Amino acid sequence: MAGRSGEEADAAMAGVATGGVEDAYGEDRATEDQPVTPWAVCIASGHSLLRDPRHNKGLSFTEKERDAHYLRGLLPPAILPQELQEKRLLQNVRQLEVPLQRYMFLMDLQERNERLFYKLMIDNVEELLPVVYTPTVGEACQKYGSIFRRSQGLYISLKDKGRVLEVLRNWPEKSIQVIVVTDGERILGLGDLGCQGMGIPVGKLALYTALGGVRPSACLPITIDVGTNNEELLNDEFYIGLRQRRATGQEYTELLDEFMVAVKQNYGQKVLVQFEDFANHNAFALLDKYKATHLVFNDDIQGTAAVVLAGLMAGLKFAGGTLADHTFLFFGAGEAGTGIAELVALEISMQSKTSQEEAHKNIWLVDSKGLIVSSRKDSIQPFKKLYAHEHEPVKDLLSAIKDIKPTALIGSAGVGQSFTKEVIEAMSSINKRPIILALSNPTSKSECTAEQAYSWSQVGRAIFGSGSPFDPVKYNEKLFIPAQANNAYIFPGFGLGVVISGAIRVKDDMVLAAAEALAEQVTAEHFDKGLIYPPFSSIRKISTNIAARVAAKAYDLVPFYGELSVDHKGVLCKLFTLGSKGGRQLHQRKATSSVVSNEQTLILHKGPFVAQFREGEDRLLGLLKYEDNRADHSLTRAKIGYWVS
Ligand SMILES: NC(=O)C1=CN([C@@H]2O[C@H](COP(=O)(O)OP(=O)(O)OC[C@H]3O[C@@H](n4cnc5c(N)ncnc54)[C@H](OP(=O)(O)O)[C@@H]3O)[C@@H](O)[C@H]2O)C=CC1
Ligand SMILES: CC(=O)C(=O)O
Ligand SMILES: [Mg+2]
Repeated sequence: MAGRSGEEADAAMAGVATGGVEDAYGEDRATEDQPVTPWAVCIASGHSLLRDPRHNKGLSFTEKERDAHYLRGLLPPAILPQELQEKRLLQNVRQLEVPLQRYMFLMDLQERNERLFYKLMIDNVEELLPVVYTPTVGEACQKYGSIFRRSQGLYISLKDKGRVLEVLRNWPEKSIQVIVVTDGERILGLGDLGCQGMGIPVGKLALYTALGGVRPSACLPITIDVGTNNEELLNDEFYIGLRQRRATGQEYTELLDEFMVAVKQNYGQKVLVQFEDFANHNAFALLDKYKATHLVFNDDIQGTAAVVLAGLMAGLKFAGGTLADHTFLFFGAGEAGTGIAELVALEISMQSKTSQEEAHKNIWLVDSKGLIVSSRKDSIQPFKKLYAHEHEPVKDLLSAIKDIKPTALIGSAGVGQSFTKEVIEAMSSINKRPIILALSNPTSKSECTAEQAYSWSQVGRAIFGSGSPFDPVKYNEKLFIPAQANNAYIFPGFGLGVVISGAIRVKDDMVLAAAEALAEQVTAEHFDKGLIYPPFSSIRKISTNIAARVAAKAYDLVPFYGELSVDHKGVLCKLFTLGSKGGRQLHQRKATSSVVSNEQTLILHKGPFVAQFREGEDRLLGLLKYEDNRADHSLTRAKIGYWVS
């Protein structure tokens, strides 16, 4: 070891190669000049390297790399730069006319050459998003068993009860930052697809990387298989999941609980768990239960809420008025519908300084049994009760529109073609610019098409957005570009912001911050074209701005940054807010023994002491265990770690 720097020696001891630039994940340390040597780190070489999607570069391996990694002869002699490979692949995808074939082509590429897959996605996001994501991913999930090739993601089934941690440890990557998990019970608007819902976490996480820039190795797609009630799948010989009806009650709860505990145990408290496409009878309860103990986010409830609120805010920015001037009618009162309603009410109450109850008065919901009114209060799920206003029972949407006279109609019932000509005409007779959002996915479940929204609202008066994409529509010589109101605008940037901030809880204010950041990126030029979101072509920039805002908000919400100074006179404790605007000092305390302050519950025990700070019940506590072993008691400082009780 003579002649080595301490750092090199440490690296050698840890079994990693020196040289090159090591990134935050401990990957990418090698350079072309200083390749990782097989005896320093166990990496694939030769034939195995070509089969390893994370490192395979296909024909782009240089001469030097081919020598260093034992690839000579395993590849044809030509060296193609990545750009040329990308061009070739794009031509290949375009030749495939069947969307499902395109999906399979792209999934194969992801499993073969991950970097090339993401380069292709990033450079052609508007064209390829509908393949990897809605609508095609819906069909892929329906046929997942038949098209199954190489397994993607991690499956945790009822059979793994008692061994979930063990299963998690089989996943090859250790530095996980985002998990997207489903139990497959409400896949888009297609219902219960059981274990075949895996296409959704895989697709969402592909977007985390392509749209948000989170590294693929930090993303973990998980499907929890508790069975399925889908008879067709249970009778399908190619079905990939447990062939049993769904577990419910205690059996379900215990598996989910074991999973959530294992996630924290294996990856720590800073891993973001995104719940996706759970049925609403579990989704609300899971979010409610784990938001107090884990870093969790429900994309269907919170992500959708943020994207719709952003669209509304952007629309108002150009059309004038405030949210409180509007009357909202939701067709569909589940995760998406009530999630949006709640966030809109929160924003209204903040803008107009009224209570949320007051804000709820302008929000009406329709579910499968009709308008939600006070006489139904005893028979509806808790998340609908806030909207059960005084009104006669109304059975159908058209009558509800005529009665309520909404300015905005927001569909998330998963019922295709439910915004009929009469519905859109009624909205247009009440409003000069009716807001019509057809959020249901995939395209077959969309409440109406873009063309219908524009043509039935005469001279294209509708401000329209849809969950799945529609092509631009030419109407009366004017080109309308329909907005895609999809949570894909939010979750990649939101998740990135959460993980870079090191937050350990998701707060509503962070979701609001994401919505504001998205809305701010809509320009008058976009709005003139009919868009209430900026185009997906700039999604990387959009996501970055959202992430920055969310991370800043996370810091704003952390109440304390603490500094302890110890000298012979005693202990000086200073508390600061950590806000993005530089923070301000909250407290300065001198103590020689325990201190308790009621203003902000500051507890300071002496030697070796613990400082503990609390602000409100669900807020952060700062905790420091300090071992004072310095004889002279000269000034010693320490930062306080964060933790939530
Ligand atoms: N664009 C986007 O970003 C997103 C889109 N979505 C889409 O929204 C749809 C719904 O998702 P989600 O809210 O999670 O699902 P839920 O199952 O939680 O909610 C569906 C709601 O629709 C109601 N409904 C069902 N049938 C009818 C009907 N015939 N008439 C009126 N209401 C009806 C249900 O009524 P009841 O309560 O009585 O059963 C329920 O309130 C899906 O298609 C999904 O793909 C979801 C998330 C994001
Ligand atoms: C977009 C989405 O999350 C959904 O349709 O469920
Ligand atoms: Mg979803």
